[in-house]
Amino acid sequence: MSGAHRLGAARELNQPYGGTLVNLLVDPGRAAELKAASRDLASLDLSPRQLADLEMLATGVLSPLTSFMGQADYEAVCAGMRLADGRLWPVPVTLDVSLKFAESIAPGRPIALRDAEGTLMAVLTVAEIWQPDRGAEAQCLYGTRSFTHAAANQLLNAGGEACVTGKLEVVELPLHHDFGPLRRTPAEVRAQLARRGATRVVGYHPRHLMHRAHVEFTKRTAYLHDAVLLIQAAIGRRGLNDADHFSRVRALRAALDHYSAQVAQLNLLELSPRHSGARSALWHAILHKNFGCSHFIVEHDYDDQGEGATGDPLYGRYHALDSVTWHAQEIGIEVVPFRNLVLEEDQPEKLLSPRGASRRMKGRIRETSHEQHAEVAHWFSYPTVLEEWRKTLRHGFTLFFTGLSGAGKSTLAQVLYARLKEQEARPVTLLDGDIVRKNISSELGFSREHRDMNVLRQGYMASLITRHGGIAICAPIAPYANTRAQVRAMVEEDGDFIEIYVATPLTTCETRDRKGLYARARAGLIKQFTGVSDPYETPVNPEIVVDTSLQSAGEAADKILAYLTAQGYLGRGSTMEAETHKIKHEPITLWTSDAGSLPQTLSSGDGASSPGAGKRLYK
Ligand SMILES: Nc1ncnc2c1ncn2[C@@H]1O[C@H](COP(=O)(O)OS(=O)(=O)O)[C@@H](OP(=O)(O)O)[C@H]1O
Ligand SMILES: Nc1ncnc2c1ncn2[C@@H]1O[C@H](COP(=O)(O)OP(=O)(O)O)[C@@H](O)[C@H]1O
Repeated sequence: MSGAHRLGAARELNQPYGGTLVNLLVDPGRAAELKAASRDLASLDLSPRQLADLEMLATGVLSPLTSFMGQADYEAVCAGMRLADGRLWPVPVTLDVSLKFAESIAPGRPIALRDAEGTLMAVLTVAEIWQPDRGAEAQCLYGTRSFTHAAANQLLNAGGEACVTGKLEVVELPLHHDFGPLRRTPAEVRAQLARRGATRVVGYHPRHLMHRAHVEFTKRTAYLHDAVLLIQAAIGRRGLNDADHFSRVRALRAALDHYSAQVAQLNLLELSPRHSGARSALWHAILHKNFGCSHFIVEHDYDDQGEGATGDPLYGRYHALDSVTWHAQEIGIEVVPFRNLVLEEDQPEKLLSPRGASRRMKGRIRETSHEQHAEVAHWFSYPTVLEEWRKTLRHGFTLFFTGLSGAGKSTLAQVLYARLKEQEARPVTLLDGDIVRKNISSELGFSREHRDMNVLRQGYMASLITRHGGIAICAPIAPYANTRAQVRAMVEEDGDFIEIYVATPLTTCETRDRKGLYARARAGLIKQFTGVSDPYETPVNPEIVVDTSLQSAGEAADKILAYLTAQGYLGRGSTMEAETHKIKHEPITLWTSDAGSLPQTLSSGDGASSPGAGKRLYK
């Protein structure tokens, strides 16, 4: 395609970005020295995200970076997608710490970086302590500072206020007990590819799962470029709203069965997704070059997490493709645009558009009926892939009610609890506000600090329930927007967060005065009473708003259940029809090569149910 960089007939694997593959692991002698010295050092326990970044830095996946970024690189990357020395680099890689920790360290002093169990992973000799501008970063990366954008919210609320950088010496890599043989470093993958005599390698970074369209397209791409296919799945601190990586990897392994072993290999990357559209695509192109890839496939709507309130894509459909194409020569990789595939047959609406299809799939797989899975499997995916994926249906979420005292939060939470228990196999847990206060927040009062601690504790419990596939229902007043955003960020690490603003007006709550608290507050007998003598910050963008002065408890519960069903959290109600309609009328790029000239063996692994075998893919 025009503007794409062509590498020509390579005799060896593509060079790492910047020319040298970085390796930050020190030799055993130095490791022993650092371990001995670390006993007296200030210690930082790394979050899963930071640990993943450390691993990527250590093994050269992020070459040419040799440490977490300093302020100059950070600002240059945010503003112009370049390091301070001018090299293209699209996303920040920073080590954030609390202000308290930042104040306890000083330039020139080493600090110990440890995992959650306290094992020494690395020693960082501090060169610079600085403060990031997370608002500006969110604006540059996502084009929004809105809390409704989950990645922006994570950035704004889940990180420390300061950053630190310096010389990084890695003592050992994090231990992974899962999928060991599939987790290879760039050096190991390069050695494998070299042993196979591969010089042309197509990199593919599946956004989610791989269904027929993905397998067919990548297979054909490898064939047309006479290349090996390297499928690299990012499984670091996992994607927002993603299922657990175990199911995803099992489903990817099932898809791999549809290639011959000579054509494709799967590798797992402990990479934390950034969800920043074109920047992510550029970043992944660079990372794949570090693994030796000569080509990189760019899908539509690349790593676009969408706009929180509507779910619509944030960036242009071809933004990522244009951006990677524009920079391909500078990176030193050839771009392969993902093309949509169309299934010939008597049902032309059955387009295999990867995004449309996977969105449709999302709606589908949350449905409970077995037959519907079977119907989808026939034309869209492979039974084995769907079977693995189906095991993840137990997706957890948190319903978080917020509103004034007497607004109806507890009443609605109880109705929802009962209605969900009637229809759900998943465990449903009601974290009743009073019980939480009595059992885990009994020492707390109603100052801002204490309310925040109380709400965050409740949020933490909800995040654990959500992580394990359960449904948590919380109903605190939670008067502060920032604290609610922190709880959202915590829960969205593991599942979905649905904020329900119970917007019953103060006058109604006060008239109800179920516990006589308003009267006492008005009489000055209770200090800092929410709505009377203490603030309540109205939610700006909750998923649902109900007002129990206008709706009965049953009506409000119906509205919430309707939302959960329409969004695919419960039972039926996927937007299948709407999606089909949308796909039909979207301008699409069809597969334009002559499918007839492709060898039949490309689809040989698919058996009779393959579109290639039974239904011919056409242009
Ligand atoms: N000062 C003051 N302000 C607000 N509420 C007060 C206060 N003192 C006691 N109560 C009672 O405590 C309940 C609110 O507790 P929460 O844990 O939900 O509050 S918070 O989220 O920590 O702000 C709240 O219960 P609900 O009426 O169920 O909301 C009140 O009954
Ligand atoms: N439509 C309604 N929805 C919920 N509660 C209602 C409604 N109409 C009246 N109420 C009454 O309002 C009170 C709300 O109290 P509660 O649910 O404990 O609120 P909160 O937990 O927000 O303090 C209850 O006494 C409830 O019976």
